Amino acid sequence: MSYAVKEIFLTLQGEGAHAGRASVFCRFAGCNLWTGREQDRAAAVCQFCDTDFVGMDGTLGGRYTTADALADTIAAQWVGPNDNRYVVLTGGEPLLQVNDELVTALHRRGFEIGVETNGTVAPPAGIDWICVSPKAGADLVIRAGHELKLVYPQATAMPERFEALAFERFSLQPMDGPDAISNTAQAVDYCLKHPQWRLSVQTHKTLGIR
Ligand SMILES: C[S@@+](CC[C@H](N)C(=O)[O-])C[C@H]1O[C@@H](n2cnc3c(N)ncnc32)[C@H](O)[C@@H]1O
Ligand SMILES: Nc1nc2[nH]cc(C(=O)O)c2c(=O)[nH]1
Ligand code: SF4
Ligand SMILES: [Mg+2]
Repeated sequence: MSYAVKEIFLTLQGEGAHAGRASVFCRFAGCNLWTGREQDRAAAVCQFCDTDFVGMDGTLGGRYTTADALADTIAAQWVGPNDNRYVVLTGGEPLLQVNDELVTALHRRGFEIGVETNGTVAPPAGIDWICVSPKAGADLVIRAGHELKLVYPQATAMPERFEALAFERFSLQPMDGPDAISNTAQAVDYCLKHPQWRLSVQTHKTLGIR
């Protein structure tokens, strides 16, 4: 199995329960809910995506032919002491590509593994923090786990649909885009009235980091 990777970079996790944590991001190319082409956005299942995941042309992007080669490149980005190593596998949809071999290769190098997923594909075993972000119009396969991070608002995927699922953390993330200011105010109001949910702001965007 080879891996199509858009980009690999060291940054701070900007969102969700691990916000602020030094992390190597590995962004896989491709998604099952949108082609990534602007001309297809209006007809896509997921229409609000803020990410370029097309191709393998970003920093350290490319086709990695083995799990060890990919894990070596990820490990080479880490600049701190070797405890607390953390990698975030994202995309695109990472679970189209992440497999047992990659999980093993990253664990062997001392990484805790986080995944950002739309929840439509079953994960391999052993991932340390799965953050599921459900999309209206897509079947949710991962219905329990570590974190459910809902982009808000989505007309047919409102928080009430997910509040009884067995996740450890419930995060509500304002949808970025033309209505970001209003969406943020609505998300704040929802969290005040429903404290099961914690606000997740995309801190990397205001910090001006990747
Ligand atoms: C680009 S996605 C990649 C991982 C996976 N495909 C997913 O959707 O979870 C990473 C995170 O960004 C969130 N996201 C994407 N577009 C967003 C937007 N316009 N505003 C807020 N969050 C967004 C997703 O819901 C997800 O939690
Ligand atoms: N800093 C930073 N944090 C993030 N958390 C989730 C991201 C993603 O695109 O999956 C992301 C990202 O692209 N950058
Ligand atoms: S599922 Fe994730 S990567 Fe795919 S289009 Fe939606 S937000 Fe973007
Ligand atoms: Mg992002």
